Order: sequence, then C-alpha cells, then structure tokens
Amino acid sequence: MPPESCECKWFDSSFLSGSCGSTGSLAFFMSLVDLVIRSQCSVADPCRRRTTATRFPAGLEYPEELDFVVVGGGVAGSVVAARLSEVPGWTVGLLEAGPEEPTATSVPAFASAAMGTELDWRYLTEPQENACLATGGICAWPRGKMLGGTGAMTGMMYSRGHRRLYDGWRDAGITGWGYDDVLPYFKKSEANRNPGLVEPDYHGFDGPISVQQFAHRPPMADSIVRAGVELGYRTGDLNGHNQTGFSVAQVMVDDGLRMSTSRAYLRPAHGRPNLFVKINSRATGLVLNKLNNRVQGVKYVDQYGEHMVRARKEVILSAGVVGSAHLLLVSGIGPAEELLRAGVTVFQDLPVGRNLQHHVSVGIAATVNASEEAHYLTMDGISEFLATRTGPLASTGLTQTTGFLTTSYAVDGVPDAQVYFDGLAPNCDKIPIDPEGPAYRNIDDGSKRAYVWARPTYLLTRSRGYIALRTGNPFDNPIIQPRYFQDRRDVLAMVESIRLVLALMGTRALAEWDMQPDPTPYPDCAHYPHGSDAYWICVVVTDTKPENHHSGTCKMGPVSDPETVVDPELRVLGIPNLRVMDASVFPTGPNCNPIAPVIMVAEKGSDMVKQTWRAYTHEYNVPPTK
Ligand SMILES: Cc1cc2nc3c(=O)[nH]c(=O)nc-3n(C[C@H](O)[C@H](O)[C@H](O)COP(=O)(O)OP(=O)(O)OC[C@H]3O[C@@H](n4cnc5c(N)ncnc54)[C@H](O)[C@@H]3O)c2cc1C
Repeated sequence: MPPESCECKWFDSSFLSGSCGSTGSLAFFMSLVDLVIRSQCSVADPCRRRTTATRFPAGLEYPEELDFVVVGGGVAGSVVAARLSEVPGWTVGLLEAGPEEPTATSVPAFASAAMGTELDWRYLTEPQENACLATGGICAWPRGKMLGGTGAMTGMMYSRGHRRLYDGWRDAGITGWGYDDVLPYFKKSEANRNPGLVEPDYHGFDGPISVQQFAHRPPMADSIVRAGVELGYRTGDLNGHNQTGFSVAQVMVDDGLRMSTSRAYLRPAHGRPNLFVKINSRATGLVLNKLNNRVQGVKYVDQYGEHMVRARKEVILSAGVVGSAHLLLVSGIGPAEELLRAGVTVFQDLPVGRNLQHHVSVGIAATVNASEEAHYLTMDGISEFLATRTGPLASTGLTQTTGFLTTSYAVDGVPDAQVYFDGLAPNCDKIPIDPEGPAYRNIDDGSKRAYVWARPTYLLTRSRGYIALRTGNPFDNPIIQPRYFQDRRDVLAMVESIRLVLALMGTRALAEWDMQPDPTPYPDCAHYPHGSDAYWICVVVTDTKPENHHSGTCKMGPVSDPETVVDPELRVLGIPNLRVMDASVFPTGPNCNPIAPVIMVAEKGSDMVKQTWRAYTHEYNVPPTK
C-alpha cells in the first residue's frame, strides 16, 4: 500500500538504507525494505503520530506558557508527559530534540539499526586508559534522538533487577524507594501477555506496556536455557521472587511490534487537547529566577529559531543520563568550580554529572553447526512479517536469551553478571544479495558453520566516572569520562564472567549444535597464553563493549548525602519546581536492562507531581497505585 493511501498525512524518517554502513546495492535493498515497511498503515500508525506542524490543537501556535514542561521524549519523558496530561485541567508540553519515532524501528529484527544514524546522538567518550583500546581508547555511546528515545533502538528486553537493590536505596535514606514501594509502579506500567510464564504477584496485566516473549525464536535459544540448567541454574520468571537463572526473556512488544514508551503512552494520548508535543525542538537551557530559586521556563531551538516556553508549575527533565546532566550544567546547576572554568554563572552548586555508572561487556565468539538457522533477510521474510507479524523478523534472534549470574564479587547473592547472546537474526549482516558482504564473512560456506556470540556483562561495576562541560555552549557535546575499569575488581569480575560463559559453551545442550569457542587469538592479545587470565584481561580492555546501560549523573539521595542532586521526590536540591525523571537519578544502576526501572521512575515521579499539586490546590485526585 503506498503511503498516500493512509488516511492521515505524516512524515517518516527513513534510516535503514544507511544502517548497514552499506553503499550501492545494499543501500538500495535496505531503502526498499524501509519503504515497504513504511507503506503499511497498520505498522506506521499515521493518525496517532506527531508531526512537525507548528499548529497545535484549536489552531494555536506552540504555547508560550504551560503548566508543565517536560524536556526529552525518550523512555521516561513519554511516560511523564502522558501521565501528567491525564489531568484535564493541566497543560503539558513535551520538547524532543529528534523526530517522531520512525516506522521501521518497530520491526524487532531491526532492533538497533538506528544506531549510528541521524537518530543517534553518537556520543564518544574521552580516551580510556583501560578500555576500548582497539579504537584508541574511545568508546561509542549510542543514545536515541527521537520520540521513544534510546528505547526505540534497544533489544526490547524487559528486566527489573533484584529487590535488594531497591531496598539498598531505601536503607541509604531514600525514603519511599524500597522494593515494596516501587513494585506497584512496575505493575502499573505493565500488561503481561504471558501470564502462564510469570509469578502473578509480581506482575501487572492491564498497564500500557505490553510485555511478552517474541513470536519467534531460533531453537538454539532454548538450548542456551537448557545449558544454563545443566550448569545448575534455574529457569523461570527472572522478574519474580528470584532473579538468578536463564530464560528466553520477555520483551516489550505488542502484536509483533516494538512497544516503545512513545507508542505505548504518547500515541494513545494523541487526541488530548492539553498535551503539546513538539518534536525537532532542542532545549538549550533553563530560565532560572534567583529571587525565588525557581525555574521559570525552558529555552529551545527549532527550525525557526530560539524560543522560550514558560512553566507555571514545574519543569521536568527527562533528557537522559547525558542530556539531563548537560542541560543542568549549561544552566548553571553543577559543581561551581567546573562551571566557572567553562564560563557559566553558578546558580546552584551541586554534584551534577558525577556518579556516572555503566555496565560493560565483551563478545566471545563461537561457531555452531547451524547455518540453516542463520535466517537471511529476504523479501519473503519481510512479507511474512507484514502479513502475520511472525517469522524471523519478529525477533532479535539469539539476543532474546539471557542469564543472570553471580561471580565471587557478588554480595548477598545479588546477581552481578548477565550474559547476552547475539546471532541467528535476519538483520543487515545477512543480506543475500551481496556475496562479498558481512553475511559471507560470518558464514564459512564450506563447513556450513555460523558465528554466534556470547556477551558476558558485568552489572555492578565499582568504577565511577563523570560528565562535565567542555564549554558553556549547549551545542558542544559534554565531556564523557566513564573511567572504565578504574576499579580493578571490575575487570577481574569480567574474567570470571567469561569463564562462566565458556563453561556454558561446553555443555551437552550446546554440544547438540557443536558449539566451539573461536580458537583464533584476539590479534592484539596473541602474545599472552591463550585463555589465561592475562589473555582475557587484554581482550576485555581492548575489545570493550560498553553496554549502553548508563546511569547516575543526577543522583537521587537524602539531602544529607553530599553526592545528592535530586531528593527522594526527584526535585533538584534548592529548586523546588525542577525535577529530573530518567536513568540519571539512579543512585546505583539497576543490575539489569534499565528500561523497566526507568519507566517505574517516570510512573512514580508522575504520581509525586500529581500529589504535590493536589496538596496545594486539590486540583486532581490521584488514584491509588496498587
Ligand atoms: C543499543 C542499545 C540497546 C539497549 N537495549 C536495552 C534493552 O533491551 N532493554 C533495556 O531495558 N534497556 C536497553 N537499553 C538501555 C535503555 O535504552 C536506556 O537505559 C533508556 O533508554 C534510558 O531512558 P531515559 O529516559 O533515561 O533516556 P532516553 O531514552 O535516552 O531519552 C532521552 C530523550 O531526551 C532527548 N533529549 C536529550 N537532550 C535533549 C534536549 N536538550 N532537548 C530535547 N530533547 C533532548 C533525547 O533525544 C531522547 O529522546 C539499550 C540501549 C542501547 C543504546
């Protein structure tokens, strides 16, 4: 169906053509794939998308004053804007630097295809002494720039982390954030569609985010779970009473399509006359009033120039771990010395940007006797997906399998390592029209073997980095200094995680696929005895895979903690009508994929805002969250 025949007009970002780093016939093929997917109205959802039009409900220009202004329409911001605009008497604005979420991001097989494109902020770290040495110590930090944010280019895995983690927050003085306090918000956001697979007391069944297993998986995914069981791990609900073990994960999908928060929360709210979503509009600073220590509004830039929107009640930053910290810093809220060095007038001296945390991983290659399982991206596969929302395009291949493990560095049995798998997915690695392309680099035709990867990941890293101003110009990227492996225990725990993965590869369950770790020594580490600790340490620091699960740059804490940026009500200290709601508030990053915890923060934070203003004005009755 051509786009014109859909009833509503819309603009879609096309990004697949460049997503394989390809030129010529590959780029053409991927453009065609993009076009075919975009032309399906049931996938494109044209009538509920946001457009760049400057006209808003009732023929208004974008308002100059609103009750609430939310900055960043990513995972958290989409939730916050949708929840606050449930109150009919309030006006809510959402500013997002990127465009509406493109249609093709909703196809699971293209999970991360937007990385490296215009839909990615494409941040780079400062050179690291002990990480990413293969790329000069510089690690890539992909971050989504579109409605749905980074959540629109993820593997969609739904994971919540261990209860002790949240109880640890509570015990550190962060009142109201113990596991029993946050569980209702996990449940509120969730519509679990596999009730038979989960422990019902821990799950929600009628929230906005559809959570279920993919409609398709390569059979090897189940073998990996069996391999875990063979090693003595449990399988089952990893978001229930026990997080440790292996499973084919539940993911955020609905009817075969990615369920980003922009699709789950914003699109159903598209008809609300009090919600003003503005895409392609980048916030450049906060307007602050020293007389009353309040934020008055937000400056932003769109295609027409610079504007300001005033906030009668509150401004909420949901611009992510980099974006929220950066916006505070350029606005004069941050470490005083650093601000002065960058020529920024200090409004509030706070440790913004500190406490930066991350997960870290490395890819361990293996070959398997599974060439028939290595699905290629073909037009038949695309037709199958569009007609039935099943088939190889309806999943991320082996990436949907995961395990949570403990190393000897784990405390109180809380899993500190996670293993992911990659391979057997029909993405742009496996396009049949280019015999010299990556598909054929990965598959040795003679032996009919395919490459797969296990990705041991360390979750509870002890190294801490920071984000700081490079200049006071909001368009200059900040300094991103993660200090990977600054704490030696992080690299030693990685080596243990690698050994757990190698044990997994040696199980009978995976022998069925003749899984063989790739014996080729990593070139830069070949001078170490193969397989020794020194060899693996070298591989980890050379071929580091930063796991994209960053947190902590606007740390939530008790007022007494000198590292605190936001209080347990998510208010920036000293500025009562400015809150932060996104992954930057985690005092310690969750030991899991972070989207579900980020949504929980946004849900809980939105209820706090509703409570605050109810207390002042009785404007709105907050329904209890069970
Ligand atoms: C490749 C990859 C795979 C991942 N896989 C998973 C997974 O399977 N499961 C999981 O749970 N997590 C996954 N993650 C992590 C997850 O995506 C992030 O933790 C999560 O998106 C963080 O949410 P957030 O709301 O804090 O920020 P984001 O989702 O990044 O949202 C921030 C938003 O703010 C906007 N913004 C920033 N600055 C400004 C500004 N100045 N003005 C206006 N707008 C601005 C951005 O464009 C963006 O839309 C993955 C991440 C990556 C990169």
